Amino acid sequence: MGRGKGGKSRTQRKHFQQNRENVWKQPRPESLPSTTNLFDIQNPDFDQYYKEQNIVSLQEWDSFVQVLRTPLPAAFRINSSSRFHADIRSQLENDFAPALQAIVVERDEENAIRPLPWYPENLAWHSNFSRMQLRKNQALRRFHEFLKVENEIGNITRQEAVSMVPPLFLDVHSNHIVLDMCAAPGSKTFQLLEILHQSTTAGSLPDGMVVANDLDVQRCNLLIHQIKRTCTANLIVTNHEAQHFPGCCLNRHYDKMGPDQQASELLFDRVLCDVPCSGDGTLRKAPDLWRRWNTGTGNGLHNLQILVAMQGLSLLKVGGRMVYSTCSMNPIENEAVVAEVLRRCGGSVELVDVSSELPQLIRRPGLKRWKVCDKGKSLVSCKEVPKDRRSVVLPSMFLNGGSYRDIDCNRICDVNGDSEDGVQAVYPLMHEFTEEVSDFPLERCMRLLPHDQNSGAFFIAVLQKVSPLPAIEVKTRKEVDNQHVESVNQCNEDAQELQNNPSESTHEVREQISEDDKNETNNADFKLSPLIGEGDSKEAEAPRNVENIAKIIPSKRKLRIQSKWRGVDPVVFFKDEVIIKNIKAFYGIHDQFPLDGHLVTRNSDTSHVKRIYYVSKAVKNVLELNSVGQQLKITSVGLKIFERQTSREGRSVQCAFRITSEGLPLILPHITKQILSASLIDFKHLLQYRNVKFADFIDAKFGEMAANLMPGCCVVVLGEGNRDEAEALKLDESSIAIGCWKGGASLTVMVTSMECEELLERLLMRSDRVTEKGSSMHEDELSNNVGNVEQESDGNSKDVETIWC
Ligand SMILES: C[S@@+](CC[C@H](N)C(=O)[O-])C[C@H]1O[C@@H](n2cnc3c(N)ncnc32)[C@H](O)[C@@H]1O
Repeated sequence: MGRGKGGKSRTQRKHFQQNRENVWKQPRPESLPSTTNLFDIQNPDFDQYYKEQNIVSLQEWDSFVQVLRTPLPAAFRINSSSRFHADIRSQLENDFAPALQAIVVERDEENAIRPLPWYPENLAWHSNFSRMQLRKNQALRRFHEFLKVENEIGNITRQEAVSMVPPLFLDVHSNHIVLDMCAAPGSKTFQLLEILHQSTTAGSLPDGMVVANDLDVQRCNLLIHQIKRTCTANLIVTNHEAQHFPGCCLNRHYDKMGPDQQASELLFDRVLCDVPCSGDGTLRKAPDLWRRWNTGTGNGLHNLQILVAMQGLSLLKVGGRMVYSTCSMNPIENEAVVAEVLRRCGGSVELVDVSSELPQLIRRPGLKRWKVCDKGKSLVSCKEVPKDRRSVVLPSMFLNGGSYRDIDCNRICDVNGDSEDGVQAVYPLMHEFTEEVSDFPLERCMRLLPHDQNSGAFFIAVLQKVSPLPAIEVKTRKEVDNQHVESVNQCNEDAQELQNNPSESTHEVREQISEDDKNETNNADFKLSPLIGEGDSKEAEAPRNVENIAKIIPSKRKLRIQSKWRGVDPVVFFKDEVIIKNIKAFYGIHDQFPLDGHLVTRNSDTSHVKRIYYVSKAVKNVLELNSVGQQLKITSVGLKIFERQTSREGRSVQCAFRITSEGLPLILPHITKQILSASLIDFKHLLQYRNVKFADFIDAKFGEMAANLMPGCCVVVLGEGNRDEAEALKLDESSIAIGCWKGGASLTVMVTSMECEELLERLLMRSDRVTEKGSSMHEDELSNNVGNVEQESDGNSKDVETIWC
């Protein structure tokens, strides 16, 4: 499964796909009859291991396991970027909550659905029903249908409650450059983008951006699909091994830079390090894990997790925050990783005490002591690890870290890790193995357990970089990487052995580590991070100018990069002035909406461009600087804003590019032509019939004005009717608009029927709400009040969004 398998992800990590967020892909366990209840499967290794780890007290054990053996209740998030987020929240609070409560009262259960108390603005909800119950229970059908449709449309996202927590501790601001290192399928990236966009007004973009990375191309595609719903121009999706995420360049004032000016290394304000893990925190969602669980999985991932976290910290700005998280309960993947990272960073990184943040979230402190287990044996210190297991059971797993070299050579090191012979040790030498608890304030880590708030399990640690990371000798780094390779090899051998003895399976570990890991770990070329950097690898390297960046990459490496990325479409700035001028003129786009330099395509033959993407200023800067060396392997970038449209009208259409659904919220306030305002009744008419002849509009003047538009793409805004001058349309965040096509005799709506139905229903609900408020308004009057109703509902006009279906 090495490199060169035709554009496929280099490491197909089957077990990740079975864990975590994508349990929808759960395969049926082969060896079990279909009638077996997966929740009943016993795994004595699991019980023994976690009892020894004391993750809960022995008195609590039964209730812990009992909850772990019940299906996970459904949870979901209202997307705050959704046009209707306030309506949906109100529907949940005032309609579904009381209706469902009536059902559960009969069954003597509590809290049918409720907002998660720790999630801001009642935007995340817990339902006491598992997915199975929702699917099978007639009484719950309407709620289930609601969840399905809103999820499909993008107004809500189903997400495990505990998985929503890490982004909330990242403290993201709208101007932050954020790296999501292991991002697919993108639930947390979605949250990060929502936070970034939170305070932007219609037609504007935040200064910050998110780089969402994942090793698995197919999972990257899932992420891209999911994120499309946020309509963001502030995202780059990349496809790298997170532990080798390349150094990039950035200058926030790139616009004003001359050719000789310096570009600085791209460091991130925030890093989310939601690493691949054994995933036993998802047992309630993926009960098949009961059968597959073994200690080898966590042990096999430990080193990769450290490498990813170290790379994240090296790419983090001084003063920046990184959140390390897993959905595993295993201390080897959690506290042991955090302890090792703190050890390697030698005081330049601190564990943040976040006990006062999200006070309503029930959490437990991180463990201060744990045990290492290998092949059913508990090991107290790395002294006890037999030589042939040393590549699998690493010193960093133990409370006090250390290195086998120290045991073997018995060299004396000072506190800085310098040995007598002047060679720096891999890590500071182990203390005596008598200490019983870790020296680090690991109690600041957070453990979320299933029986505390009826959820899955999660682990979260918040880290802050307080100074540049210490330089580590490159030889030592190679050694660290080699250790990873050895561990991989040993895991492969273990897997082989386990084919004969399946009771202690570590096969997932084997799948998880790629051939590439083996090949690449010895390459210390062109890495800016101290973990795998060159020479003395000072973290704050000298700034580079654009030309130097290209020179830095050795040509061999460049070739490798290019061939490695074969099959990935290039990112090309779209600069065809004729087309850009044509688009601008056709839609009357204001000059203050910058197009120059903000448009990109994925087609190097720019004469055959089909889709044009809009990128925010921050994304543009990163692209401009990084395209030089092609450091970033970009899977997706920007917001699809224009798409070539062929039509029956053929050449009579003056602009071949239509505005896309995703692109309209951004461009709507900036267009002055091909835009009409319809009364509520005609707007509904359009949604209902999807194709309406000019003569059939209720408002004859509107029909006339539609007939007078240029053939091609146009926009219909819900308003007072009879208005076509953009100034008179008074577009703002409350505007509701749909994309249409003006043909020879009719207007056709250019959105799916599902979206039309949903929008119709939402408009109906708003009308009902106005009527309920005692107003006996006429429908025409209602159209003027659509925006006002929402503002009344929460008194906050920023919550009201432009609507584009
Ligand atoms: C726990 S999941 C991430 C979930 C994601 N943060 C979310 O909230 O939707 C871990 C992800 O790491 C990816 N992965 C595994 N090894 C990786 C590596 N070496 N570098 C980057 N991503 C990796 C997997 O493909 C998987 O999508």
